[in-house]
Amino acid sequence: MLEVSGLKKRYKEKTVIDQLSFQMQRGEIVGLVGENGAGKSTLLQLLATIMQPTEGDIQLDGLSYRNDRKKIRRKIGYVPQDISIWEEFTVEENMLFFEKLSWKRRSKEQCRQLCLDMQLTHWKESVQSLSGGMKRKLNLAISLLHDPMLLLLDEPTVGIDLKSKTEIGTYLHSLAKNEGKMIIYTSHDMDEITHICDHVYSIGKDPFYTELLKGKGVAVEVIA
Ligand SMILES: Nc1ncnc2c1ncn2[C@@H]1O[C@H](COP(=O)(O)OP(=O)(O)OP(=O)(O)O)[C@@H](O)[C@H]1O
Repeated sequence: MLEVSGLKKRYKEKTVIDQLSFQMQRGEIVGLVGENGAGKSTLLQLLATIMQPTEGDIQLDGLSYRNDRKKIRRKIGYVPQDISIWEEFTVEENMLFFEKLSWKRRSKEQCRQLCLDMQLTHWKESVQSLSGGMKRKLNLAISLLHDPMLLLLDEPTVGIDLKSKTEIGTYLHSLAKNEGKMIIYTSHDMDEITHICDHVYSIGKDPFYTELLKGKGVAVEVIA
């Protein structure tokens, strides 16, 4: 279970997140919406332990972010907006390189299977020659090497075609429902959010996305 209580983040004089609270259970997918600059990436970075909150606490599986950061990091997979993989390496070389840095040992076959599970079949191809969708899949596969319980994805489907989007969505759904992972992801694609997520949370002051989704009959909770 993930519990976020009274979270606040201030950059110098600017308060980006204020009094944000929510809970989620294993097996759930949460979609995070809000206008540009609403604080979605900031929230994911706080949840990924990359930044410290100004106030408030987060607990994952009974562990507090204040006291157990090292243990918590082993349970988190984080994919930032920018793709961060070795362009000049093949898919195989990337997977084997990041496996060496991972908390958990995986065989070459297991690494390959992780890619195949999301229809990433270009094992021997250089990343440079892959489409944007394939690169995003590889980034996602790398984040799963240590079998995290909480997966934080910052716009994982931005700029990719509908087929790859659908494959990633189907895969995320199976990760949550079959493996009990908790997934939080941001997107500006409201159809995708509506289709994949169990809950949609809106942050920021602009009611645009909240109204848009309510108009489609989707329940949205404003959390900050
Ligand atoms: N390291 C930082 N220092 C100062 N201000 C920051 C920092 N990171 C983000 N901000 C500011 O905090 C606000 C929220 O940024 P954030 O990237 O979290 O928003 P976002 O909702 O993810 O936006 P987008 O949809 O454009 O990705 C913005 O006004 C941004 O300029």
